[in-house]
Amino acid sequence: MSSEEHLLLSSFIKKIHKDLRTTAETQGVEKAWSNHCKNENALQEYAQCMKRLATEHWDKKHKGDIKNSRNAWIIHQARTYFENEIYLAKRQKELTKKEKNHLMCSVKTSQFQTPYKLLDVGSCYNPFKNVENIETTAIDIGPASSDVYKCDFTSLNLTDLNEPMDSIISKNSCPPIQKNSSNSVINTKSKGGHNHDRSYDVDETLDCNVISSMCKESFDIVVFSLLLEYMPCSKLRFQCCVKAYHLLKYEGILIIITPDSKHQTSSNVQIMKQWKQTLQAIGFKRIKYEKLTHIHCMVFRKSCLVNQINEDIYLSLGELLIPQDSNETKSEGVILNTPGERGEDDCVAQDFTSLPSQS
Ligand SMILES: C[S@@+](CC[C@H](N)C(=O)[O-])C[C@H]1O[C@@H](n2cnc3c(N)ncnc32)[C@H](O)[C@@H]1O
Repeated sequence: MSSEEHLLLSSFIKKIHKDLRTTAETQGVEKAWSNHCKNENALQEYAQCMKRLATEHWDKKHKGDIKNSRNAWIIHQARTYFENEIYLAKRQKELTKKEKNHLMCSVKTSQFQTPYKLLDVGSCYNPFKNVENIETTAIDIGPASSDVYKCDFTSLNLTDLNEPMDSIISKNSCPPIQKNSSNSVINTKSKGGHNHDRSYDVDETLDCNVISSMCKESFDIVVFSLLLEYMPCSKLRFQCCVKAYHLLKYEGILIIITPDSKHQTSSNVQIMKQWKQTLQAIGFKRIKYEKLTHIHCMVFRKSCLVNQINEDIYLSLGELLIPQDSNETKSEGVILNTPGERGEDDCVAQDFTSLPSQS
């Protein structure tokens, strides 16, 4: 991928994030989010840009490298958690301790069996679809491929019943990306055509299923990879974490990847500490934190069983802030390194937080 194309794609992505945050400030989060989710052309264009950037630029160089690829890190951590003897012994020990002390949490053991059930929220292009021993359900407000369910996680209904998935799925055809739109980053033409007026093909229409409800406690793993910073406010992020909590089985894990373009020493450590506290208040325990070059990678285990999570938790300490909440303008104008010189994590962080805005 040329650096020109890379710049174009990542600037578009960053602009969508920024516009959403600006609209949320002026119109209110609810209205801005609702309008955003209805803007099929923008969602589809974002999806194709993101897929292209991730698969052709970020993921290609570092496939399988757990120190440089967020997807490899995620799978490695999931396997380690469910299969590594040390983790298993640790979990068993904690369980016994809790039972002994009659803690407030009602303890019940859950059986994890392969294939592990993974929910990838904000999946975009379904990067975990062919992973051995993992059965992935991929959802996104703007799917980039037809094996991703169309779903807004913030308005997903949770059911108690063991309702079969099929009954809550309906068909949806995402509209084609608007041709010759003046704002369009992607030049559209019919698939396989010979007019080389764009750098890659996109599907003209995407036939994807829509999902509106899911059963509580039906997943072993929930993944939020570069999802939370898409949300224009802290409360929406908090609600997503609460939802993930309910969807996980007891002792299941929530894996969060979030970008940070600062260097290790001056990284947003305080912000990550705050996330840890908030998630702890929900009922998660952070069991792994790793700062790769420019992303924070975290694994949280569902460690308590609570029926209802009090919204007061959010009011008292529940902020899930990101640097862009406060320093939107500061991040503009940062000079971009040559994309070819950067590692994947570096690219991810730069593409999300430090690219000059197009506007
Ligand atoms: C930055 S992309 C990350 C894609 C992929 N997870 C990765 O790591 O490469 C964020 C994705 O989250 C999706 N998304 C944002 N909010 C969502 C929501 N409430 N429900 C479902 N998907 C959402 C966006 O459409 C977008 O595809």
